[in-house]
Amino acid sequence: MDLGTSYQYPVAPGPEADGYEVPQGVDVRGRYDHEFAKILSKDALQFVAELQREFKSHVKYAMECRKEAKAKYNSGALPGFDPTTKKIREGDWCCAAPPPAVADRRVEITGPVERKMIINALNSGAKVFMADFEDALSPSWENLMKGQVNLRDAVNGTISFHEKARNKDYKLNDQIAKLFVRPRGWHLPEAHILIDGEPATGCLVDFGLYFYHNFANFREKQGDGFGPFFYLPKIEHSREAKIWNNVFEKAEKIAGIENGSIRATVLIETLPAVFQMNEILYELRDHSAGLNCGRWDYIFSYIKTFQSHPDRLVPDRVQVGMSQHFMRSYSDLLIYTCHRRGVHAMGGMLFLFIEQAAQIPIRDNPQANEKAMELVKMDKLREVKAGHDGTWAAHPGLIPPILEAFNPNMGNAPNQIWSITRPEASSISEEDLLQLPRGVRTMEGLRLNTRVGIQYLAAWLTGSGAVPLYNLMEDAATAEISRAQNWQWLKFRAELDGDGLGVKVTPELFARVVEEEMDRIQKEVGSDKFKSENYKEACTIFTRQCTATELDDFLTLDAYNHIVIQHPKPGMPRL
Ligand SMILES: CC(=O)SCCNC(=O)CCNC(=O)[C@H](O)C(C)(C)COP(=O)(O)OP(=O)(O)OC[C@H]1O[C@@H](n2cnc3c(N)ncnc32)[C@H](O)[C@@H]1OP(=O)(O)O
Ligand SMILES: O=CC(=O)O
Ligand SMILES: [Mg+2]
Repeated sequence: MDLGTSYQYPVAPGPEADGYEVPQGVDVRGRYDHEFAKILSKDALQFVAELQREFKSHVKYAMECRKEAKAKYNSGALPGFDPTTKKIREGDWCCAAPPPAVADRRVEITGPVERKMIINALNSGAKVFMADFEDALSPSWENLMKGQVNLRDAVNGTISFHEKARNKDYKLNDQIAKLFVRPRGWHLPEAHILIDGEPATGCLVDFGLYFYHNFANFREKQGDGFGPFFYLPKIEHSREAKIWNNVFEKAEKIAGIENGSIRATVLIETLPAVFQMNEILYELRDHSAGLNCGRWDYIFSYIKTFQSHPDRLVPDRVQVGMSQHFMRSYSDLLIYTCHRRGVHAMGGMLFLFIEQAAQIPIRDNPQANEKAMELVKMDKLREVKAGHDGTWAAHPGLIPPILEAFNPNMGNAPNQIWSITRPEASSISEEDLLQLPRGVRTMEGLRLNTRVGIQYLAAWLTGSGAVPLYNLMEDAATAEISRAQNWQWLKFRAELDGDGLGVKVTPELFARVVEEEMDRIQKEVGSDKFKSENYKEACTIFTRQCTATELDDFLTLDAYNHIVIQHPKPGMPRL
């Protein structure tokens, strides 16, 4: 996987700024800011460099293994349970008990590491706030570094914010949610920090800086002696969980805290990982905080894994809901597996019975809002009755309907780990987990993928990693579904069978759709915004990705090259 070493990043114009004080072998190319410099202290960078040096080759190997698996799937193989780890799946073992501070996780709010959002999320009444460097964040230098500053202040309890436009002050309540942090996936480089001449691994930067500055405060103020807590995204195999376990052990050792202090919930959001849930928990057994259904990336991963299988074309995005057999099997098996191993089985972002939607409240239409909230409640009732111990909300307005579903069904217990075991789910098979979702493909599906994909990417290039579009929440995972689906339909000239006209998705049809949807976007957002923001650049990137001969592994890998701006070191020649 290209870690960004071959790409010539743009260099910022203007005078050279002050430099960061760096340890040997480390070079910081991001803009200098005195607030960032407190995060990028020499010692913190040394800690990140130690992680990078120890784990770099393991990460490279894991990425090579992903390539090998992809080649196998592309030549017709199907993912499945690994016969060599049967003993782990069948063995009688448990993970360490959940830390008391996060025994109750019935509702978790998620959001990017923006200052106001962090305060609102921590005050929201949710049990947990997952602060996101992944799907919901555009990983620009500014966003990442401000995110670290914000998290440090949040853990300190000193975070505040003044919104000038509304002359409104924000500060923390007495009661706040417990903080989990989601670093980027293994695939993303951090091109502003070079270690021994190579871009650092993005997630080791996110984890390393956050851990270094916050572990002590977190354990005292949030974790009752445990922590910090993490969410781990986009894992494809237990070997990747093993790297995280080793990273945690090393961090704990350097910090001088007990083994097992750090806890992490792994998102099961790739198709290969659903066959590795026991193995992943086993690798992390002293550090586990359970598993979560990352449903959006999971759908993306289904399309990606079967990118070369013409018999596995997925229907319109809106039809791939929880009523699909493969989705229900995945969530049921996750509950069974987690509870058997004594850890939380977390539900996912809102996901409706009839159609899929990362629903957010609809402000200007009370009737539509009421209907959406009813659907949210139905979806959450399904989750709690199935045995999930908690679920995700993308917006504070969704917390009340979620609690209405979860509270009466959880009794007085903080979770359902020991009360709902789902033994019948043990028979869920490879066929159940791989079953093709039912439904049809339509021109509207192709149009929506295109319209949403371009608008999301434009927002991402402008610095927003999560946006409301057509009353739904869109983030990197939902955008991935749109572009991977367009790519697959184009590759196999898929028939839009739902329209009954025999129309096939050809490059000519797609080019026309792109043009018409760009016109529509311009009308919807207005000419000024359309011209001043990144719609044209987004359209170029999105179109290239949908029509490329080979499917790009991640939408954000290529797009990342467009948001990197390196600053030269003082006294050094510009690259
Ligand atoms: C597939 C996955 O990975 S899901 C997880 C990753 N995705 C996410 O986390 C998305 C999180 N959600 C969001 O980012 C936002 O809700 C958006 C972008 C979708 C919509 O945000 P907005 O347009 O600001 O929504 P809206 O205007 O309704 O917000 C109303 C208030 O709620 C706050 N709010 C909205 N969403 C959140 C959130 N997730 N966390 C905390 N506060 C929030 C806003 O800050 C605003 O506060 P204010 O009244 O003090 O100004
Ligand atoms: O990260 C969550 C997902 O659904 O993707
Ligand atoms: Mg995801």
